[in-house]
Amino acid sequence: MSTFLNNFFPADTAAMDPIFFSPTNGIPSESKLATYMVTPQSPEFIPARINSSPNFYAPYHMNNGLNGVNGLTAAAAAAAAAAAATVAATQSTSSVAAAASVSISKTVNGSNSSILSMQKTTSVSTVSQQQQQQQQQQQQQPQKQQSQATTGGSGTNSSAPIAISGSAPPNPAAAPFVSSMSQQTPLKARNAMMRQDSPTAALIGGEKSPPHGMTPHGASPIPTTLPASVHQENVGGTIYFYPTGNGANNQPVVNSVVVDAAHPAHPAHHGVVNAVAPLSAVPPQLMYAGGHVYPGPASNVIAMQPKTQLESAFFMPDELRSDLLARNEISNLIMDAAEAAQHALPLEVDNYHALYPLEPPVQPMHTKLTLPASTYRATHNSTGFKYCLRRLHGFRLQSTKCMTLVEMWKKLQHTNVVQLREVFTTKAFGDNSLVLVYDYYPGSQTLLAKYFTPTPDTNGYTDPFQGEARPFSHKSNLQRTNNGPLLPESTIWSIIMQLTAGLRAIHQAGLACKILDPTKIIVTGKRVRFSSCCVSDITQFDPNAANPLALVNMHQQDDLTALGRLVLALACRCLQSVQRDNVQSSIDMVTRNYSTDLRNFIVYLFTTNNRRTVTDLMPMIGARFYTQLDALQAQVDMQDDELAKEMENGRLYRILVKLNSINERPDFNLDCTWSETGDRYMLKLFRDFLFHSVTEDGRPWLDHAHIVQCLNKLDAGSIERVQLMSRDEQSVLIVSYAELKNCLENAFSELMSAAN
Ligand SMILES: Nc1ncnc2c1ncn2[C@@H]1O[C@H](COP(=O)(O)OP(=O)(O)OP(=O)(O)O)[C@@H](O)[C@H]1O
Repeated sequence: MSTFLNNFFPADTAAMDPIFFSPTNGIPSESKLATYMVTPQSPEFIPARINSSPNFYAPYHMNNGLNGVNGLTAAAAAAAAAAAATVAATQSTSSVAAAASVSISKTVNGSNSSILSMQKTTSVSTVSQQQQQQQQQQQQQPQKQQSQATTGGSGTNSSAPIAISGSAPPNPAAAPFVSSMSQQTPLKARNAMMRQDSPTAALIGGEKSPPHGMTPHGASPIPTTLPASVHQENVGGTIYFYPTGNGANNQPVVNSVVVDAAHPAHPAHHGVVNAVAPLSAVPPQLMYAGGHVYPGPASNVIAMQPKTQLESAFFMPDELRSDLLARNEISNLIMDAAEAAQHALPLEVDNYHALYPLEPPVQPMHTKLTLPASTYRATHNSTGFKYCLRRLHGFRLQSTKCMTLVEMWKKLQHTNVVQLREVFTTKAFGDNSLVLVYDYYPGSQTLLAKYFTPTPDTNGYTDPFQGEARPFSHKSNLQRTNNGPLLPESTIWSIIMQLTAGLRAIHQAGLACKILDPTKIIVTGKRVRFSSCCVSDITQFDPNAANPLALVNMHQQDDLTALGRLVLALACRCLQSVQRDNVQSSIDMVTRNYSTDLRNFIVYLFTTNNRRTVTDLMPMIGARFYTQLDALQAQVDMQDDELAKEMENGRLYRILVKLNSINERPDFNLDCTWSETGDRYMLKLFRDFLFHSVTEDGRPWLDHAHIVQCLNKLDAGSIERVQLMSRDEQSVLIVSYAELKNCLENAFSELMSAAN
C-alpha cells in the first residue's frame, strides 16, 4: 500500500493531506472520486470531469419520461433515501465508523494483503460513541471540512476512522467498521462473488444471512451514517478517514423515520414482503418511502388464481400474458403481397393508412344495410392509433342533415357500445364510399361467429365430453345443437346484462340501435359490444322527414323485440329457433333447460302489445346483477395487482434505458473515453456488478433478485453502499447508491442536452 501511495502521490506532496491537493492523476481535490483512491494500475480510470459533491437527495424529476419513479414525489424520493439511511443506521449500530467515502486498494503488486488484513480484524466489536470521541480528541488532527463528504450521517457514530487497506488500523475504533467490511468484501473481488445464498432465497424463506462477497441486502457493511466533514490520515500506507467534530452536529434528515430492512431499495420488486414498518411516530407523508416496494400480491388475489405458484406472485399469469400477446399480434398483422393484391386497397383513405381487412373481400349484403360493406383495421396518420373502418360501398350521401344523428352517436360513450369516432365520404376506393370510423378491439368475433357457427363434426361423431351435463348421459346429447352444446345459463345472463346495459345507454341518448343481430354484436374476451351503431341512421335516412328522430320510439320497441329474438336464439343455440313457426317450441325448450326467469325475460320481450322499456328488464335480471358485479370486481382486483407489478417493471426498465445509453457508449462529443471515465466509470463498474458477477469458480452468477434489488436501490438513491471492483481487480470503489444515482442522472442529462 505504501508503495502504491508513493507512486500515487509525488514525494514533495506526500506530507500533504491528499484530499486537499490535486493529485497527479488530475483528479481535482474536491472530487469525490479523488477519495476513492483508485490505483494507477487501473487503466480504465481516467477521470475527465469530476462533479462536486452530489446532491444525494435530489428529488426525482421527470427527464424525457425516463426519470425516476412513476408518480414518486420529491418528498417520497427523499423519504426513500432517508428510510434507507435509517435502516442502515439502525442495523449498523455496532459498526460505528463513518466517513465521507472509502477506498480499498490492493498494493501495487496486486496482493490481497489489504483484504486479508481486514479479515483479521473481524473479532473486534462495538465501540461506543464516547470511546470514539475520546479517540478523536487523541488524534488531534486538523478538522477540515470536506465538501465531498456524504451527507446523511446520523452524527451519533461519526468519529471512528475507516480503514482502507494495508495493515491493521492503529485506531481500534476503526475495527468495527473493518470488521463488517471484511465480512462482506468479495474474496475474489468482482469476479468471485463467493455467494452461498442467493438473494432469492429471501423470497422464499425470509431473510438469509448475506452471502460472502457481496453487499448484503439487509444491512450495509459500510457505515451509512456519514458526517459532513472528514479528515484523512495516511498511516503506514493505509489511509484512514476521520470524521471531524462538525460532522457530529450534522443531523441527518431522516432520523425520525424508523423502518425495517424493507427500504425501497430492497428486493421489493419481486415479492419479498418488505413493507416499511413504522416503529415510531412517522410523519405520514414519509410513508411514501414504501411506494417503491411491491409488497407481493394481495391474499385475495392469490386465492383467486387457480394455481398458486411462486411465479404468479412475481409475474403476470400465463393466460393473461397470452391474451395480451394474441391481441398485440392481431393488432400488428400486416398483409402479405398476395392478400394485398387480392384486396387492392388504397395506401391511404382520408386520414388513415395501413388498411387491413377484417373480413374476406366479397361480403354478402346485410339484409338491413342493403349495401355491400367491408370492415378494415386502419391506422390514423397523425396519432398512430388503430381504428375500425366500416366502408359502405357505392354510397352517396343524399343529405348532410343526418350529421345530427352522427353527432349524437359520437357523443355516446358506453363500455358495451363500440364508439363512433367520425364519418366521411371518400373516393379513395375508386367509388363513392361512406366510411364510419369506430374504436378497434383486436381479436373480436361477432356473436354469430362465436355462438352460431357449426362445430366441425368428424363423421357424425359428437364428442360426449362436450356439454355441460355429465358425459355420456342422455341429457348431454340432447343438449347439443349443431352449433355446440347449450350455453350455461350464467353465460346467457352475462350477455343479457351487457346488451341491456348498452341498449339502455342508447335509448337514454334518444337513439335506437336498429341492427340488433348476431352479426352486429362483437365479443372481445368476455365483453360484448354493439358494433355497427349509426349505420342504419345514415343509410335509411329520409332527408324529407321533418324530424329524423320522430320514429325513434318505434325503433326502440323494435330493438327490444330483436333482443328477445337474440336471447331466444342464444338459449337454443340456433338461429332457426326464432323463425315464426318455431318460436313456441323454442320457448318450451328454454322452459325445460333454463330458469323461469330466463323464460319470462324472453316472453316479455316477445309480447309486443305493451310498451316495453329496458328498465323493466332489471327485476328479471335480479340478483344475478350482483354476481356479475362481483365477477367484474374480482377481475379488477386481479388486474390492479398485475398493474402494480408492471409499474415496477416499467420503472426498472427506465433505469436500464438510462444505464445502457451511457455504458459502453463508443463516442460522445468526440470523446471516445467518455463512457469509461469520471462518473461514467462508476456506472460501468456498477453495470459489471449488476450483470457480470461470477461465482468463485468463474461461472456466471445469475440472480434476478440481485439485479432487481440493486436497481431499486439505485432508483431510490439509497445511501447504502456497494463495492465495485475494477476489471483488472486492482481497485475497489465503495460508493453509495445515492452517488451512483447522481452519476447516472448527470451522465444521462449530458446525453440529453447533447441530443437536444
Ligand atoms: N370495432 C371492431 N373492432 C374490431 N373488430 C371488429 C370491429 N367491428 C367488427 N369487427 C370484426 O370485423 C369483422 C367483420 O365485421 P362485420 O360487422 O362486417 O361482420 P360480418 O359478420 O362480416 O357482417 P356482414 O355479414 O354484415 O358483413 C368481424 O370479424 C368482426 O368481429
